[in-house]
Amino acid sequence: MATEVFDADKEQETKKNQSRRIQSLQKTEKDDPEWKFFDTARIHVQAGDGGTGCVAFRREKGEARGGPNGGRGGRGGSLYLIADPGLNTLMPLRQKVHVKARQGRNGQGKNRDGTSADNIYIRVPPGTVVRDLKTQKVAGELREAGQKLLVAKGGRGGRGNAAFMTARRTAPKLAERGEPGSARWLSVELRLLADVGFLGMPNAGKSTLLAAASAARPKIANYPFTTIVPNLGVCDLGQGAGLVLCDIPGLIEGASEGAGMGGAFLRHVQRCRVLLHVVDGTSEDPIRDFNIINKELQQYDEFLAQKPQVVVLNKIDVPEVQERQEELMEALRTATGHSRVLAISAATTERVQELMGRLRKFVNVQPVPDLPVLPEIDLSKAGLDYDSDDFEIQSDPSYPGQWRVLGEYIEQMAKMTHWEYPEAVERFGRQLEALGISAELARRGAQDGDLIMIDQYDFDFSPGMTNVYIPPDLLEQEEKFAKSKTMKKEEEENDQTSWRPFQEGGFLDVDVEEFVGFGEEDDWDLLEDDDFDEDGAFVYSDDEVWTS
Ligand SMILES: Nc1nc2c(ncn2[C@@H]2O[C@H](COP(=O)(O)OP(=O)(O)OP(=O)(O)O)[C@@H](O)[C@H]2O)c(=O)[nH]1
Ligand SMILES: [Mg+2]
Repeated sequence: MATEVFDADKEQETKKNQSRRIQSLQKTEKDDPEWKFFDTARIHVQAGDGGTGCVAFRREKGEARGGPNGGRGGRGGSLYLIADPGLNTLMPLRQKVHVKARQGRNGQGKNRDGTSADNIYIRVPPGTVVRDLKTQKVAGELREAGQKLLVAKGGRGGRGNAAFMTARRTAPKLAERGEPGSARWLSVELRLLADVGFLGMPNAGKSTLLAAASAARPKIANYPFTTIVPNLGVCDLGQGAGLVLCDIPGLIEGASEGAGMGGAFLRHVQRCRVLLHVVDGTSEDPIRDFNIINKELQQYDEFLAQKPQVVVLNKIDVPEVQERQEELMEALRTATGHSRVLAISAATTERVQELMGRLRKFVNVQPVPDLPVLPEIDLSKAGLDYDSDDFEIQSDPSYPGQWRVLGEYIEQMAKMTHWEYPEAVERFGRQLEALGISAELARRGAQDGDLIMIDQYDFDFSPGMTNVYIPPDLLEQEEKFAKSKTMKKEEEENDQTSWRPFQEGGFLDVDVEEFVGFGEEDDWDLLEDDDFDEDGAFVYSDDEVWTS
């Protein structure tokens, strides 16, 4: 079947593509010794950034600047893997390594929020296990058709200035940038889906049995470890009934300690419902072989060792084996503790069909195995979702006066800050205080004017004050603007725009009173060039409708 697909592809491919593909396959094989045995792929997923929040103001008759109405940026696209039974290899993933979702659109004036970007779904065959490449931790497994796994979360859109409106601060000139989308390398692996996994000593006749029972043509030779790639074969039992067989190579003495190749393969047969243990009747001591393999299995993987086994004594066409067949069968039944023992000859196919029929029935009554629970990590979180606002402060004695602050939350906040808006900078300063970073820096001996580095941003340390990086002319403007607004003194004193860490509900939940006075109906407008005449004077247009 695999060859058919390959031939069809081949016709369509240009020679150039073909050689490129072969080259890349060769490269992958070399880079990753596991590749040639399993279907694996590495992909880089990059979710879209959130759109930027907008700073805009309403137009008001007789006054150039009305209330803030900058909308929120849209959410960036997320990336999912989705199980599609129509696929049976990870080949497509190896051809497109980088997958990227789009950014959310920016917010606009008139409280128009930017549209969110579409999510992207990457199709993978059922049985695909997803790991974070860096940590090799399992993020999840896609088993059933349509099952989805979020692997990179799109960034949240930044809030527009309308969201920062308070009773006192009626004209906030700040907005957030969108949250950057998550990005990571994934290692994706397809677990083989077989009903029956073969195991046994090298040379026991596993490959011969696979060939006898199915159309698979594995390598067969009279020396140990002929099979180094797991071979799958389907035994056709007629009327649509089939049995998927897997010839597992390399389960040998020492495999659980890493000798041979046993260790690397076995996790791929964890889904087999039944193990078929092939015992070589021509071996000096078949019972000893049988016990060695089971001991190996036990040490390697208890989960596999608990699977029900069917045991066959192979090579009964050989006269010496025939001679002691009864004795060996009896000993095997004793060793196994059950009666699922059969004598066959893979070479002459004697009783192979009977074996397959029995296996089919036996497999049918086995429950679909629950795979062992692998330790899972959660890839569905964006930076701001992490429960921890922990931070770490690093300093190097050879660079006095320089401090690096590390922390998922504060770094993400730094990325979302619009540094060109002084108020946004000020807000970031308050976050440093709220998280206790300023206090901790002071405690560690940071002095006024020290260099503080967060992510790619540098600041001067100025505890209790807003950032000194604000250009003085901007500060002046700010001050004038603030003074021009009539402000109640007590309100001014209460000016503690409380910032709470996100997990306490601070990021998204905007105090209701911050929206006071602005309904859904937007009867204001942004100023545009044609709102002014040649002399720059404001022109009223007729179609302006006032409702309040
Ligand atoms: N006479 C006889 N020889 C057999 C029988 N089954 C397998 N053989 C021979 O035993 C040798 C090993 O067979 P394979 O099928 O390659 O054994 P294997 O278990 O796959 O061995 P590895 O892949 O090395 O682990 C070959 O020479 C086969 O021809 C059998 O039923 N009777
Ligand atoms: Mg073999």
